[in-house]
Parts: sequence; structure tokens; C-alpha cells
Amino acid sequence: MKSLEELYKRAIELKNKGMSDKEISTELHLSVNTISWLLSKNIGETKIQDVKIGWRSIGVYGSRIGHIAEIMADIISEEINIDDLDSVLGITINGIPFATFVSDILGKELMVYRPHPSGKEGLFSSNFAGVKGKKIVVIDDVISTGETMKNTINDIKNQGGQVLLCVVLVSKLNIDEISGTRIRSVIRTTMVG
Ligand SMILES: O=P(O)(O)OC[C@H]1O[C@H](OP(=O)(O)OP(=O)(O)O)[C@H](O)[C@@H]1O
Repeated sequence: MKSLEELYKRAIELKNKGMSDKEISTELHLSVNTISWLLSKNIGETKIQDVKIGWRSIGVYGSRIGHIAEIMADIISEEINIDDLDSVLGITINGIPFATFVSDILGKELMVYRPHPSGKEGLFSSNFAGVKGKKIVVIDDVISTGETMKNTINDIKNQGGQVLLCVVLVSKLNIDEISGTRIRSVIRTTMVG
């Protein structure tokens, strides 16, 4: 874990290079809110604010994941016409169990996507449905910087698919769209102080 001073120094360096708070958040793997806070504070005064998301109490039982997936499927039904939807895509690893249940609940194809660790082109697993020409809902557990979701949307578009909606358990971003695609979360975390 980097010290707060190191993070602050690095954030200032990147800011001076002309990067936006969003770009710095991606580079340092922190939320945009954290970067904005970091750049506006006199370091040493207060503790850094970020939220670590843990959902083990859900993950230890498939049935509990199924209950969350019911909520996700309900949100999807609220947002889009289910008849328009072809497929449900899970982002590895943590999006897959939720996407599997949602696919079953909605009676749609299942896709599995593995993001590239450095943000290059990711992989669509050939053991699951193919992307080309499909209308897709993307499922993951958490949006933190939003970089994974952005790359997923771009890779789907590049493979000839269309993303209708993205649904996550928790979003740390106070935004409703990524790359022009609607984002819904079961829970949203927002910094208030
Ligand atoms: O919005 P971002 O900042 O891109 O972060 C969100 C991603 O980070 C986590 O995955 P992780 O990279 O830990 O991989 P894993 O699911 O394979 O453990 C999480 O499951 C999301 O996929």
C-alpha cells in the first residue's frame, strides 16, 4: 500500500502533466472522488476517503447471489424491453456468478468477458455465447474507476455487439453513463464529507 504522501505526490505530478482527475484516478486505481479530494487537501490533516467494497456475506451462498440477481433482473426489466435483449455478459471473475443467474432468470444467452490487466483488448470466452450482432446487458460486481466497464463496452462495440445497459452491485461513481451507455447499480456509494 502506497503512503498518502506518495499518492499525493504522484497525483500532483500527473496533474501537472495535464491529466484530468478521471485520468489520474485510472492511473492510480483510485476513485475520481478520492483523486479530487487528494488534490484539494493539505495532506496530513485528515485520513484518505475511499470505500472498500466487500460482499462475502452474499458470495458464500449461491442462493444469495441468486437473490441479488433477481434485483438486477428487475432493474434490467425497468430499463429496457426484455424482448430486445439477446445476451447477458459477466465480467471475470466477480461479475460471472451474477450474470449466470440473470441469464437464467431472463432466459437469455450468457457471455463471459475477461478484461486485459493493462487495459488492452480483452477476451470473450469461446465456451459461452458470441458477441457479434448481439444486444447485450453487462454485469459486474463493482464499478470503482469505471475503467473496466469502459474497456468492456469498447471491446463489445469493436466485436460488433451493442450494449443496452450495464448493471453492477455497487458503483463508487456518481455517474449514470459510461461511454454513452446507461449504468445502473443496486447500491451507489457517494462521498459526502
Ligand atoms: O472500475 P474499475 O476501477 O475498473 O474496477 C472495477 C473492477 O475491479 C474489480 O475486478 P478486479 O480487477 O479486482 O479483477 P477480478 O474481478 O478478476 O478480481 C471488480 O470486480 C471490477 O471488475
